[in-house]
Amino acid sequence: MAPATSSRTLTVLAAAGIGALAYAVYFDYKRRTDAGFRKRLRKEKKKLDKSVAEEATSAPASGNPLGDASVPTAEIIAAMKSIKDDQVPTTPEEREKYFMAQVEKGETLCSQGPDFAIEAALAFFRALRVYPSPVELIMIFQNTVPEPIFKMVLEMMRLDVKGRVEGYYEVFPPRHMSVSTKTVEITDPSGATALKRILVADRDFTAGETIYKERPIVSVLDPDLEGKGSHCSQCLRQIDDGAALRPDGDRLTSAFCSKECEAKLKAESQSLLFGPEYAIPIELNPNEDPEYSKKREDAQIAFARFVHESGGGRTHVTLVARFIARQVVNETVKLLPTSHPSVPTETDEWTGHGYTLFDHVERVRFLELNADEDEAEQLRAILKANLQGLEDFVTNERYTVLIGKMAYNAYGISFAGGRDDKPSPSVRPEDVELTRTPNGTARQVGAGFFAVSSYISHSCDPSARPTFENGDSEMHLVATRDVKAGDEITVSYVDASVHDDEDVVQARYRRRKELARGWRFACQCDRCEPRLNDESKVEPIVSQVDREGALGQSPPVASDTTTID
Ligand SMILES: C[S@@+](CC[C@H](N)C(=O)[O-])C[C@H]1O[C@@H](n2cnc3c(N)ncnc32)[C@H](O)[C@@H]1O
Repeated sequence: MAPATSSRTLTVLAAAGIGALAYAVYFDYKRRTDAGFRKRLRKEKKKLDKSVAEEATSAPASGNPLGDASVPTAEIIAAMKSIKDDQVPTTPEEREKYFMAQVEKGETLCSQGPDFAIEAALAFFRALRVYPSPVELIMIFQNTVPEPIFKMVLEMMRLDVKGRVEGYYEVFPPRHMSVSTKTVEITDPSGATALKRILVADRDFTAGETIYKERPIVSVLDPDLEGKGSHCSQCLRQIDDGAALRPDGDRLTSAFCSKECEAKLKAESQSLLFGPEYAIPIELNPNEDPEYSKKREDAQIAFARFVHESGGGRTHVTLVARFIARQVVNETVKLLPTSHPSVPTETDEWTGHGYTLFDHVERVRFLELNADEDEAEQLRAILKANLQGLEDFVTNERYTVLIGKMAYNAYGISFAGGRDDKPSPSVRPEDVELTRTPNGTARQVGAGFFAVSSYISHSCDPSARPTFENGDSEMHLVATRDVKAGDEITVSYVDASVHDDEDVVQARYRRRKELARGWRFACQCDRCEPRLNDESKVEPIVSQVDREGALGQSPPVASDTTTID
């Protein structure tokens, strides 16, 4: 199967990413600690090997026990349709049983000749779907399953992944948001073309109308406000003096505006990253012992100190940490029976249709940055102290990509024009984090990653404006002018107004400099064209971006061609 398990198949498998990770950790734990489990696995493998060996000796001259049939794609598609609505078991014990039963079934059908080939492949494919390390299992199948059936299994995997990849943009953004994404070709000032995905309106909107509302997948308060008690760490809402709820033992000294916000953030990420209680239920967590709990506390305190002390408002680091924690928790609770108290009763719209939070983040583009390996190490320490094995998810490479995604896509959250008491950054101007916000990053109270709004391109004369008119982190995207169905929706990534202390040319310089520093492109909108005669003097940074693609670093990478693996 060497040619078929190309890097493409492996990338595709790895795209399952953390989806299978929690189960893999559990599975490994069982393999290490449960002798009976190990014995059953070995027995299954032996039986399979034996049956294949017998098949091989009684095979026709071609050496192929099932003849030379090529992979019948139409029949495979039909077979896959028949299992589309299959309920896959959730708890580890049920999955284990299901896995064993499917392998056994595949093995029996294999020995019944070509008429049962597709059914056999389907059984192996089902087993693969619940196996925590599909790549490992594929390697086993390669050596144990007759080649024609093995090829069918690979084809099934290919079709399965293709369906998931292609089906994504049919269900996201959700219909009720009245917007869609669309791929367009763009040409940069040097004449190079590239594809990008933009957001377009599905219907007409009038100026002032709210196009949609969107809650962030993850959000974070600016570090100087975290622990102060003035804003809620979950919804970012301003809290009246003395009204903040402060949970005991929280390493970040976070504050909440309500019990609901406290419970929500604890369940999503706070307990795992900064809380004294274990986020992963004891049924799945063999590490809940005093030694680990001390390690966990130390790791959490170290990370909380880092968040508080980070210069220049390092919100991206906390956004990534919260995202990873949320994904870990989501995937872990899937292993519990639905009646377990840790399993949420409501499904959120970002994890519907079989997609995970990871699917949303994976598809958006990112900046190639040099992420700090110490930060990744701190996150790994926390994950490991929560559940040994989880740290494997945060490779330096994956961490760097996630930081680049947050840097490229996070929106600044501010209320009523924003605040004016944010401390000046203590890092070099080129290292200052920028978030998309028409008020300017310096006026935000925090930042959020919004799955749909990530697709919106910039214009200095935008058709929409992100507002937070409820006074919390829910974005209301408001049309700044009439928008027709099919029109592209744009926002200004930066403060595009002309301040009292600057003229039009200075304002233009300021916004183009921020666009170049934060997003590495030279805007070509009507307000930026025609270009000024002596651009190199007026806008050295923009010119440098035009020349080099970025500030001495690589140009952005299109997400359509990337996966975080
Ligand atoms: C966060 S992505 C925006 C999402 C965008 N729809 C996409 O997928 O390309 C930001 C990047 O989109 C591109 N971009 C956005 N607005 C642009 C504009 N007005 N002119 C040129 N490139 C733009 C730049 O490459 C920028 O770094």
